[in-house]
Amino acid sequence: MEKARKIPVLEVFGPTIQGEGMVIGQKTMFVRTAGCDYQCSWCDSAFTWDGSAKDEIKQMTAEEIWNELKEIGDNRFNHVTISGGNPALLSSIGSLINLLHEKGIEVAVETQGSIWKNWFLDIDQLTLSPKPPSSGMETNFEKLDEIFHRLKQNSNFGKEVSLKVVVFDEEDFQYARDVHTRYPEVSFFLQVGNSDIEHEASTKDLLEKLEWLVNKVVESPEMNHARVLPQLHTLIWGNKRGV
Ligand SMILES: C[S@@+](CC[C@H](N)C(=O)[O-])C[C@H]1O[C@@H](n2cnc3c(N)ncnc32)[C@H](O)[C@@H]1O
Ligand SMILES: Nc1nc2[nH]cc(C(=O)O)c2c(=O)[nH]1
Ligand code: SF4
Ligand SMILES: [Mg+2]
Repeated sequence: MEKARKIPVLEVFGPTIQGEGMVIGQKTMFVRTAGCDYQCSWCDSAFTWDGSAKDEIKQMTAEEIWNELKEIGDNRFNHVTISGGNPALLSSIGSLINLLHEKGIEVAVETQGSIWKNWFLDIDQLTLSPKPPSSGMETNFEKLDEIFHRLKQNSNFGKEVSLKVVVFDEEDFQYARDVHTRYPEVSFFLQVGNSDIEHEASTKDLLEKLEWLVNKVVESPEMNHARVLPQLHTLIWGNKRGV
């Protein structure tokens, strides 16, 4: 039964570069799953959960996903990023991670830290991205504490884990500071928020926001170990899907 379990997939694309967070710049393929337990006001991938792309969802086995990755990426990749939506809704992702590792592929995951899955322990680069007030979502810190507790309990906490908080405004920055202070031992990234997800993202606007965020970090003694990044893919390709 385990083997044939299906994964709802919305996109398989790449090779491209990871545009965000702890392995920014890394050449990677993306597998984007459907469905999310959140509805962030500014979600740049709302098609994964708002029903607008429901006809594009394919129920795929791990083998089928691997075949598609090979078909489009051929021998030009050795890294796969699983994002969504929230991949942590899906137990069946475990089979995909195992298969990718068998093939010698490194695996990264993007999730918001609202749900634990045992397969988190197998991920080479796990990014947890709790959501600030501007998203309209509320962080369940007990859940997030539990996730870090479970990761730490297992010797593989040595695998790369990071926190990434998107910041749009002062209130979000305060939230980011609180998150970083709560988990001081976890690599911490601040990411510029893209508020123009409906139209074309303006590079000038994004760079101004990056400068604002850099200045906030520079001024803040609690942020001495934080790293600030833009979404590199948005600077290059704007809001285009599949890059
Ligand atoms: C689309 S989400 C999918 C994975 C998971 N649901 C999550 O939120 O972590 C991937 C990343 O994009 C970020 N993101 C989504 N919309 C954004 C926006 N408008 N500006 C900047 N980052 C955004 C999220 O915070 C998350 O770190
Ligand atoms: N190039 C590129 N980098 C990304 N990093 C995180 C992404 C995501 O949507 O999860 C993403 C994406 O969609 N494209
Ligand atoms: S948690 Fe991630 S995928 Fe879900 S709504 Fe928020 S940004 Fe979008
Ligand atoms: Mg994205």
